[in-house]
Order: sequence, then structure tokens, then C-alpha cells
Amino acid sequence: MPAPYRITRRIDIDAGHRIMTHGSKCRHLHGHRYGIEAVCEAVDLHHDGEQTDMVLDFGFLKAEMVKAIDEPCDHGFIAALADAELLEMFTPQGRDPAHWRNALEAEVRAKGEATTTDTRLTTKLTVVPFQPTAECLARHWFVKLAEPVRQRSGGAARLVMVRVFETPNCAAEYGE
Ligand SMILES: Nc1nc2c(c(=O)[nH]1)N=C([C@H](O)[C@H](O)COP(=O)(O)OP(=O)(O)OP(=O)(O)O)CN2
Repeated sequence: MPAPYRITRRIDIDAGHRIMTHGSKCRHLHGHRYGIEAVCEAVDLHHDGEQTDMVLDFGFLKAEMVKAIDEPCDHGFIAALADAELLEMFTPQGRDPAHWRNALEAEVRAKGEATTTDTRLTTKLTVVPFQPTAECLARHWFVKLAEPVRQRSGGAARLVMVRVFETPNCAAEYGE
């Protein structure tokens, strides 16, 4: 039986990306105002404490979404690790692109993503091990948020789904 209580929190970020494998316009460098919604459920509400009669405090959920999504990605560029030509453009002047990329790759392998401003224009860059489609970003942010949701709710709430809007008309969801 599905849990009867559900909450949704949304944040919005601005970020650039490109889908290097896309057959059309999304190959080009472009940006989105991403809308990201996290949906959490609980079988029962908290019975005491500061989250009394809540699934999970919206403020706690926002704080975790900011940490997992806004801090690494807002006003930055999200790049696929496989996009070697794009990463070469971000390589700081005078540095060996392969060496610089290898360090990022090691961090991506270890942590699932790498965020840096050690880039050519000192712009924020987040490297991910997939094409930054709305589907993959939804899955990536779901994986980052699932445990913080459990912990901040004292085990009462479960992350059900993350929905990512790329435009007001296009969204992808990942849920478990
Ligand atoms: N299933 C997916 N399809 C597409 C993705 C994606 O992540 N998942 N991404 C893109 C592009 O990044 C593009 O920016 C968005 O798609 P598109 O609908 O073509 O963009 P529009 O500018 O036409 O959107 P409007 O809302 O109509 O302005 C492509 N496909």
C-alpha cells in the first residue's frame, strides 16, 4: 500500500550544459533555468519534536537540495566526463588537458561528480559520468538526496522521486 502522506519541495537553478550525443540543437552549449522537485512520502507523521505533524520539514528538505544540487551546479556548467573536447575548452591556460581531466575523472569515479573552479575562466564546472540529460540529472540528484532525506526525517520519510524541468514544458522523473 502506498504511504498516504507526500510532500514536494522545489528549487530552481541556472546552469549550462550540452548533450554531445544529441542529433540536433542540444549539442550546442546552452543553459536552462532548471526546476527541481523532490517528492517524499511517509506512512505516518512525526508525533513529537520540531517536525510534529510533518513528513519532513520543508526547510530541512530545501537545505539538503541546496547542498546536493544548488551548491555544485547553480550558475555553473554541467559537463559529461566523456565530452573531451568540451573539457579541453575548460582546461586552465598552460595546463595539460589530459592531466587536468584525469584528476577530475578520479574524483568523478570516487564521488559520482566533480565540481571545480580551477578552470580556464575560473567558472564553476561540474563533471558527471553521464550525458547531462534531464533523466540522468534526475537519477543523479535522487541518489544524492535519498539518504539525507532519511536522516533529516529521523527515518520517517522516504524520497520517492526527483523531477527535473529543463524548460517549463519538458520534465523527466526518476523514482524508486
Ligand atoms: N528526453 C529528453 N529529451 C531531450 C532532452 C533531455 O534531457 N531529455 N534535452 C534536450 C535539450 O537539452 C533541450 O534544451 C530541451 O528540449 P526541447 O524541447 O527541444 O527544447 P525547446 O527549446 O523547444 O523547449 P520549449 O519548452 O518548447 O521552449 C532535448 N531533448
